[in-house]
Amino acid sequence: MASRVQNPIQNRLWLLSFSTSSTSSLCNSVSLKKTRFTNRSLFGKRMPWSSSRRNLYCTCSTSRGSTMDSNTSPSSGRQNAEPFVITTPLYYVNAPPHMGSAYTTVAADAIARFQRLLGNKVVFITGTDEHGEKIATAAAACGCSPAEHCNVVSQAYRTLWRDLGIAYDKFIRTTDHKHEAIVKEFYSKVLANGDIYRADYEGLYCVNCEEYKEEKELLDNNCCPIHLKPCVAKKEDNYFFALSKYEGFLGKMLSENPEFVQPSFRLNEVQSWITSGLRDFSISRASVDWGIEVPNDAKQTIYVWFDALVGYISALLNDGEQPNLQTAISSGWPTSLHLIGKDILRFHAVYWPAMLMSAGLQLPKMVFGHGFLTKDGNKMGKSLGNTLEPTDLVQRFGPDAVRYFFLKEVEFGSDGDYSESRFINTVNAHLANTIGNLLNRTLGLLKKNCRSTLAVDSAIAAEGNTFKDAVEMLVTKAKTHYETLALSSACEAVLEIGNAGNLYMNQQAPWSLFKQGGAASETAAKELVIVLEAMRIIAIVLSPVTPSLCLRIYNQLGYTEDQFDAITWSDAKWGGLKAGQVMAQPKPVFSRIENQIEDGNAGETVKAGSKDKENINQNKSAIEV
Ligand SMILES: Nc1ncnc2c1ncn2[C@@H]1O[C@H](COP(=O)(O)OP(=O)(O)OP(=O)(O)O)[C@@H](O)[C@H]1O
Ligand SMILES: [Zn+2]
Repeated sequence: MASRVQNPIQNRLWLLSFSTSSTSSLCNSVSLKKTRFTNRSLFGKRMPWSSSRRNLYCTCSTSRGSTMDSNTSPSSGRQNAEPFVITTPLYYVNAPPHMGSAYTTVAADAIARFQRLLGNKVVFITGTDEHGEKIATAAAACGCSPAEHCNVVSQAYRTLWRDLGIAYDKFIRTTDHKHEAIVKEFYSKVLANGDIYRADYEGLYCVNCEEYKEEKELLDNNCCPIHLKPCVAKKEDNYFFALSKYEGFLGKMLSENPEFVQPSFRLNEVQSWITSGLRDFSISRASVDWGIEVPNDAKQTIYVWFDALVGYISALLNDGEQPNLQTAISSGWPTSLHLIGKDILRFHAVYWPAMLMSAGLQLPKMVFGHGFLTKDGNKMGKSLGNTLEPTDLVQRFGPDAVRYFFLKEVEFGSDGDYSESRFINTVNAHLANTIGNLLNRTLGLLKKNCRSTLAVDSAIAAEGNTFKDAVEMLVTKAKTHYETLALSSACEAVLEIGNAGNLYMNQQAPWSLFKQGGAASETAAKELVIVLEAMRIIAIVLSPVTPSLCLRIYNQLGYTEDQFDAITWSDAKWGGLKAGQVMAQPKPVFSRIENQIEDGNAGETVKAGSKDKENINQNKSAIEV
C-alpha cells in the first residue's frame, strides 16, 4: 500500500464510530452525541481526551459495554492511558524499499520519538503488504515462490529501518496468520452489515495502483497519472463493497471534522471525490491466487487493499494473543495518525473510514498525506524505477544526515526534489558546522582553560541573559512545530539556536577573555557554560530527528547513554548543566562530508539556498577564531 500537508494546527478533534445496520454484531443503532474538546496540541498528552468530544457512537448495550467502545466513551476514564498510535503505510513488497518509503518511516519515527519525549505511551506501527498480483508477478520474475520473495523483501525493509535508527513498536506482515484471521473477521462483519454483494465489473485497471480507475482521471492512452503506464481493460465477477452507501456519512463526518484530513489543503480533494459520487468497489479477485481467501468462496481472494488496511488493526495484537478483532482493538484502536504519501489518500480518507463504519469500528483520528520525493518532477517509485537508494545514502553519509536532510529540507506536506550537492551542503552547514563545530570549539576552550569542568551552574551563569531567553523561545517554537507536524520548521528552530549560539560565542569571544585572566577568565568560563547548556538543549530538541547525533552530543557533555535514553521534553528547560560536571574529550560529533560532486556536475542541480551559504560563511568566521 502506499499523499500532502499544511500545518495542521488542530484545535478540535472528534472521534467517530459508526454502524448503520441492524445486522452488525457490534451495534445496531446510531446516535449522535455532540461534545467537543479543544487544545492547541495535535496529539500531545496534554490533550484533554477525557473532556468532551463529538462522538457518533452505538447505543446498543453490547457495543457500549465492549472494550472497543470503552476507549472512547467520554465517561470511560481511560483516556489518559490512551496510547499515541501512529502508522506508516504497509509497504508493498513488489520491490525493495527506496528513499520514498524511507521518507514516510523517518517522519513517523521523528513524530513517535517526539511523543515519547512528551512522556506519552506510543505504539508505532509499520510493516509490509505482501499479497496481490504484483507480488506474484515479481516472485515469478525472480524464480521463487511468492512466500520466499516476501520473506526476502520484507526483511530488506526491517534491515533498512534498523540502519536508519527507526524505533518501531510493531511490524506487521500481511502474510502473518494472525492478520489473516483478523481480515476474515473484519470481512464477515462488513458482510453481516449487508455491505458486500456479488456482481460483474468491467473497467480500466492500473496494476501498479491495484485499482480500477475512472477514465476522467487518466492521461492520454488511458495512462495512470502516477505510474504513467496504460491501464488495462479488466472484467471480473467479484464481491463488491457498498461504498456508495457511505457517501452521506463520509461527507458529514468531514464537514464536522475537517481536521481528519491533513494537511488542510488536501481536504477539498477528498470532499470533491465524495461529492462527485462514490462508486462501490470490488474487494475480491477471481484471477489472483496469492491472497487471503474470501470466507466461504475459495475461488476468490480478498482485494489487496481491503486486506492491507486491516493490517493497521492486526498489528496491534501482542505476541501470543488470540487473533480476534476485539483483542486487537483493545490494544490501541483507533490510531491517532495514519501517516501516508498523497498517492494513497483516497484509500485512507474514503475507503478505509467507510470500511470501518461498516464494521462498526471507530475511525482513525487523522490521516496525514505528505508530498512526494520526486526525480525530474515525477514521483520516485518502485513502478517507475526512478528511485534513490537509501541504503547507499546511509552507508555513505550515516543515518543522521539522511534523516535530517529529508525532514529539514522537504517541507512536510509538499513535494521535494533530491540533489546530492544540496544534501551535502545542507548537512555540512547545519550539522557539521553550526552544531558540531560550535560544540567542538567550546569544549576545546573548556579543556584548555577549565580542565573540561564546568565552573558554575548554567542557571546561575545565565541569569538575565538574553541569549538564554532566545533559546527558551526557540524551544517553545520547536515544540509547537513538532506538535503540528511542521517537522522542517522544528529543525529550523533548532538550527536557530545553533546560529544564535555561534553569534553569542563570537560576540563574547571567551578566548580573548581567558587571555586577560582574572575576573575576565571567570566571565569566559561562565560563557562556555552558557553555550554548552544551549548545546545540551539542542541535543534534546533535535533528538526526534537525529537521535544518534544527539546521543553523541550528550556523551560529549559528560552524560551516559542511559541518561540520554531517560530524557524527556521537560529536560529541555534551561538549567540542566551544573557546576562540577566534567565534559568528555572534545571529539567531532559530525564529520564534514567531502563534496565529491562539483556543482553542476553529473546532472546535479545545486540548490543550496542563500541561507545555507550564509550559515557556512557565518560559522566559518566563527571557526577561524
Ligand atoms: N516518491 C515518494 N515520496 C514520498 N513517499 C513515497 C514515495 N514513494 C513511496 N512513498 C511512500 O511509500 C508509500 C507507497 O508505498 P508503495 O509500497 O506502494 O511504494 P511505491 O514506490 O509508491 O510503489 P509504486 O511505485 O509501485 O506505486 C507512499 O504512500 C509513501 O508513504
Ligand atoms: Zn497507477
